[in-house]
Amino acid sequence: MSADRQKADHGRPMGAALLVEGLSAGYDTRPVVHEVSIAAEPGEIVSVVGPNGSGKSTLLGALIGTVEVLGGRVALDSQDITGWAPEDVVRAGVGYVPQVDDVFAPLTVRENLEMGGYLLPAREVQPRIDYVASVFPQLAGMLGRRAGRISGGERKMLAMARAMMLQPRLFVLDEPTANLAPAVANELLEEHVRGLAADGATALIVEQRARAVLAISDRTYVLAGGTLRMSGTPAELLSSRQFVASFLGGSASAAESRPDERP
Ligand SMILES: Nc1ncnc2c1ncn2[C@@H]1O[C@H](COP(=O)(O)OP(=O)(O)OP(=O)(O)O)[C@@H](O)[C@H]1O
Repeated sequence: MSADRQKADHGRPMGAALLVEGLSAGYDTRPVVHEVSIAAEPGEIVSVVGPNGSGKSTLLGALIGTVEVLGGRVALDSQDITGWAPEDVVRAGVGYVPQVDDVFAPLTVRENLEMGGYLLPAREVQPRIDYVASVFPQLAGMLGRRAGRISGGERKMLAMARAMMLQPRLFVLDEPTANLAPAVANELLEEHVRGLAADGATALIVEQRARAVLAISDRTYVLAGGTLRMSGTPAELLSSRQFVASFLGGSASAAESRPDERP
């Protein structure tokens, strides 16, 4: 953790442990995600990878209360939060960064951050903005600019900063690098998602850029057709021929040489 972050931080809570057991979820009682179990220890970065339509966003939606849970349970530390409403999940310490509609485009960067801090006492909002601006220095110089007029990478940083306003113990990120140029995507993952964990928070991240997210993950789960197919450390998955062939689109060395290619 940088000295700046340590100095700016007051009483940051520890990252939460996430336990998902046998979770089924879907739409209109039709399951899309089937009996998925995943775990993240405090401070870990845990990723879920898988092809389009495999149920990644549905899984996250079930965790954060926007998709119906049809079975199983979700616990944050020892607290059962299964099926809680989104605002209660936020109060429990979960910060969600959606794939789309991640910021309010007509509002300024500052107004977006203020909205992110809506549960804070008024006197704590500005110090918290100062803190997140120290974490995302690019945003510090554009607080008065409309969110709709900043770049895609800056916009995703703003979405993360907005979630950070309430000091979540668990960040849930839905494909944060979608539509970002490869270099920007790598910076976001390597610097900012890693930074969340370096700050003590736990992160659950869904990505299609399997290779890039493996590089920052403590453990990765592979979802296909709504069910978990594999899980392991990045080293374990990269040594699996099945994983490389099915989810990285070729040999491990070929995947390494095409770092920006999606599976
Ligand atoms: N609101 C919804 N109502 C009904 N079905 C939905 C809804 N949202 C998603 N689905 C269906 O659920 C399945 C899984 O979609 P989901 O978005 O969870 O996958 P994903 O892995 O996140 O895909 P992507 O990588 O493209 O975002 C798909 O068949 C999709 O059509």
